[in-house]
Amino acid sequence: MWCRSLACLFKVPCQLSGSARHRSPWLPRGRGTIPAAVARCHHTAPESLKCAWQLHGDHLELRYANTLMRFDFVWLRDHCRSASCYNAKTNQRSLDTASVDLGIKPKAVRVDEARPDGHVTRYGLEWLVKNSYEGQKQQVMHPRIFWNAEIYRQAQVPSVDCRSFLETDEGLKEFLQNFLLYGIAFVENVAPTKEDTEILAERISLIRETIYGRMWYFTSDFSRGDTAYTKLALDRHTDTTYFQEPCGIQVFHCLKHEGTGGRTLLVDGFYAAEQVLRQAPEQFELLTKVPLKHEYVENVGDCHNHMIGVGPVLNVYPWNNELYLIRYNNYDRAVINTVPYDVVHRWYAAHRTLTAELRRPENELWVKLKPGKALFIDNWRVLHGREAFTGYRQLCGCYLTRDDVLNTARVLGLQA
Ligand SMILES: C[N+](C)(C)CCCC[C@H](N)C(=O)O
Ligand SMILES: O=C(O)CCC(=O)C(=O)O
Ligand SMILES: [Fe+2]
Repeated sequence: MWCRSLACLFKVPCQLSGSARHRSPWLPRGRGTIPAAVARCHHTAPESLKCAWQLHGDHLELRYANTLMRFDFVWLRDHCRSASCYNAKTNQRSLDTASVDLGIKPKAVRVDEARPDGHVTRYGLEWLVKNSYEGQKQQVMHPRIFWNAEIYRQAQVPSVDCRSFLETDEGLKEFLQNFLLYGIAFVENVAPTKEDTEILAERISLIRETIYGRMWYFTSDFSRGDTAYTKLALDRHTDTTYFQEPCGIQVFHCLKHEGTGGRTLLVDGFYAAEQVLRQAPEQFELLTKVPLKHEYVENVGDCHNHMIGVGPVLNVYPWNNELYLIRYNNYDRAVINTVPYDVVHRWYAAHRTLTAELRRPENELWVKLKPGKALFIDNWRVLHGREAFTGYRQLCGCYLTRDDVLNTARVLGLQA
């Protein structure tokens, strides 16, 4: 109904690309245009959709849909969607932003009742709310359900059947929706081979090849210089913390286990971090600010590797404080030499608070992986570990590139 738009008239020097198109169909002092300085308008619309704006010296203030927004003039010019500034076929900017005068200012502003008709620096009001800083601040990028063992069990998240996952969009979508909400998801009735696990992985993403290979197979033979290749217990952790960009998703499929123990532990790192934020916001903040190194040094057989990744334990989007990555691996954490002594002490206290939350028994979800049931873990969110075991145990799996999993989800219409 209220597809109104805001139009800004910029005086663009003629030598700029597409400048002529920026001569608006309405002229600065023409009829129907409110001179910029007086700038204010109201319409008979539902209260929440009333629009008011004011042009200040260095920004435009707009109130719409219960949101007070402030727009920088260069930002406005930069986001012009006219044909000469933006290619709607490729969804790419054509405007050379570096050629915009940093002192640019609209000569006039007005609100139109019509839909944007593809010319001038005109923005749908809904588009502005959605894309303004203030609008983004009110939203989450990734809708999620943080969980402890009880919450996860109560939710009774179903495993998706392998055939439906591979052959139908609905099956795939259901799987991805579970994965996005909880950071873990299972596929059932998978043939227990490495090849079949690879087919699953390729359904949602590209496989991320690493120093461990593309599809890996592992057992307790210490073929690599890492505790994963033993029978020992592994406390909760995320993997590849020693990469500048830790692997996004980890896939596990247990192909065989003749013995005892070996259950898998899963803990929602964001649930734990959220508890830290509630109890001790200053500790949460420290964990988001202090950069640390994680390191993988391997010299076993022919394998010689030295990886270093740098970043804080908790990573949040700065505009809304939303968590997007937890880097937590006490085995692989390197010498701390990036933090002065007084900060380091406070950091240890904060790390302790987080660890206590991660270790609460009620936050632990224990599952026994069995042949046929593949587990996908969001390695940026959910920590995994394992119980010590006896006997022969063989796991296969791979890492996935995160962007490509999210890409698949978005193409299916999910918010990711
Ligand atoms: C999964 N796979 C067995 C291939 C590798 C294990 C890597 C273990 C390493 N400590 C880390 O946490 O990153
Ligand atoms: O053996 C397991 O269940 C998991 C080991 C592990 O943490 C890993 O491979 O990343
Ligand atoms: Fe691991």
